Amino acid sequence: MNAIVIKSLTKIYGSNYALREFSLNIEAGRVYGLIGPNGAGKTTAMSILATLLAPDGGTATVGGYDVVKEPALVRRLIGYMPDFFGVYDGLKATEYLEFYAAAYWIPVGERPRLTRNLLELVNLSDKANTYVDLLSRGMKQRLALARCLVHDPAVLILDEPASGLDPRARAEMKEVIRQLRRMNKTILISSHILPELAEMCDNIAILEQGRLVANGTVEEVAAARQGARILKIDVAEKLTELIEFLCQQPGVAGADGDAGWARVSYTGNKAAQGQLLRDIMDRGWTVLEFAEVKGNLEDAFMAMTGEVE
Ligand SMILES: Nc1ncnc2c1ncn2[C@@H]1O[C@H](COP(=O)(O)OP(=O)(O)OP(=O)(O)O)[C@@H](O)[C@H]1O
Repeated sequence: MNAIVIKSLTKIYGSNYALREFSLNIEAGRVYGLIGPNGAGKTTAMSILATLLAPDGGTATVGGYDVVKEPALVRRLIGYMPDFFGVYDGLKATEYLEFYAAAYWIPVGERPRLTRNLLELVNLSDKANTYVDLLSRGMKQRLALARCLVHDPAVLILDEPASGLDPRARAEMKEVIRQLRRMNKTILISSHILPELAEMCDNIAILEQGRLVANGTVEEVAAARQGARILKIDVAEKLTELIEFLCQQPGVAGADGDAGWARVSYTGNKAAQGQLLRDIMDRGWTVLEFAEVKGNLEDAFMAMTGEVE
């Protein structure tokens, strides 16, 4: 049974496609990683699933409920952790969770036990009486995760829950997510760092420039990406226009210009690659360099979907 069904989801800002015909099915009980570089559309997709943003095209359902037509029913089923969130000063960790429990109409008598259990789950029992603004970043992230569990949702949508954390805090966050998985939650979790997710996800979907470019088990996606290589295309001018052009060409799985040249994930054969170079020159670009980036494929893959800030 699918917990989340996304069909041809499209979101446009001005002339910029944040999501372009994005489709994905997520089976109940799975941990699904949504990976992509900054600006790929992860937050946009998650905000739509969380009923906070209306799509311009396509549909999405959670637990069979439409996110646009039945938002109240969807909200009961989901726990959403946004990429940026605030904590209220002057509240202790316990009070903070009790506040959210009240917002979800959890009966007063049940709140103390619930908050105790949640703090234990996210490994913050010893911080129950600490003011939330005094918690470390990693602790705040885990408290935010506990917050989205107060109504015991079946589906969790977690937007970069491990971002900005040091390795130890990341490991603690991962452990909590593993535990939620054992509790049979369906979890959609985003990151722009592949290794961060690979070891805790059953499946991975890769978004690039609003498009789904890979989807499957971690092993399937890794195998499929073996077919791609990275091209470095350096031009004298109009890099942004070149990237737009490249993204429309066959065999191009994704392209970015973060390095100051076009970094292209390319699956075409050698003949098609030669034709691509001719097409670029025919359109008037002065090509300074056109080369395959040598080295480990995993490194190349990471160059596309790894840390780009
Ligand atoms: N409110 C907005 N107005 C205009 N453009 C927007 C808005 N929100 C997002 N975008 C654009 O939509 C695209 C997708 O953004 P989104 O935040 O979904 O990406 P992301 O994959 O979550 O990135 P990050 O890893 O940086 O959080 C980007 O090009 C972004 O600039």
